[in-house]
Amino acid sequence: MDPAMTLFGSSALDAATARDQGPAAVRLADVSKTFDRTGRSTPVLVDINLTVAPGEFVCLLGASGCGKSTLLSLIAGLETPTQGVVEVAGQPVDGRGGSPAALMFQEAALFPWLSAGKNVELALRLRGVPRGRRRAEAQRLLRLVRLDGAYDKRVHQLSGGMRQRVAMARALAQESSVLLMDEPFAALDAITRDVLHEELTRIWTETGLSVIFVTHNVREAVRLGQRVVLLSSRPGRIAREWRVDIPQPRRIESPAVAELAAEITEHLRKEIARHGRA
Ligand SMILES: Nc1ncnc2c1ncn2[C@@H]1O[C@H](COP(=O)(O)OP(=O)(O)OP(=O)(O)O)[C@@H](O)[C@H]1O
Repeated sequence: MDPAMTLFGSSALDAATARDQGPAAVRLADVSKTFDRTGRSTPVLVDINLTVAPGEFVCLLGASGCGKSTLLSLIAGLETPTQGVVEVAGQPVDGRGGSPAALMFQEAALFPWLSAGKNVELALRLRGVPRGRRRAEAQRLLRLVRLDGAYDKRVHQLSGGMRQRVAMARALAQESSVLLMDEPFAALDAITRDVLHEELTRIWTETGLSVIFVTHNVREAVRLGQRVVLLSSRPGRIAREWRVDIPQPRRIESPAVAELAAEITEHLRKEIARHGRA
């Protein structure tokens, strides 16, 4: 069976096919990035060609320091490529913060003096949503991440998992078609992470967002992604990629996830061994 069919149902699949006819959600063409540090040029990414379709969920894996976060920064417009072109939704990203992609990190990075709701409202304000509509919209987004009733809660009253939910609501408030996630669940305990995997899969299915998700956890990549892309050790190049044809909902402990994760881990180990560091 076509796994996309199991996940979306046929009408959503038609919509996804229609979306596929538009520009790619993200396109990197012949992208390289070199940092100049203390007079020395260090190539971090080399010849990256990556296209993410609208609504696609791609996980990025690779050894520590291979350039995964740099790749997200290029797509987010926080860094400029040394060579090549980065496009989001068909528009070139110029490295001056001008990217329509939303970004989420391991740290929720919420403003502690604001309530959960006001943290989300801040993103709505930056998007230009009129004051009178912000509260209702923030409440809708908090409901979407299953934080109904948390609008007035202060950051210190929220658990780590709840903070990441607020961060997700805040990212969704940008109404971007692309969500970039840099190890967003790495600091959470296994049970909370498991719950957030389910939530993210549900939100992704409901919203049709394209997601690029960076992780060190191979099982997490296979649990979430439709495609897993492995970067080589520095300088990062695309070493290999896998389509994940396991129907959603997936369980991180399922034999199918474990089997593919074991195969990918084998390749990741070789990449890490090439540079002798974890
Ligand atoms: N602004 C910068 N200036 C100079 N060097 C940088 C800069 N940003 C990243 N680097 C270097 O680029 C390399 C890749 O960093 P990056 O954070 O992208 O790797 P990563 O794969 O995300 O690592 P990790 O998995 O450990 O988070 C590192 O050696 C890092 O020190």
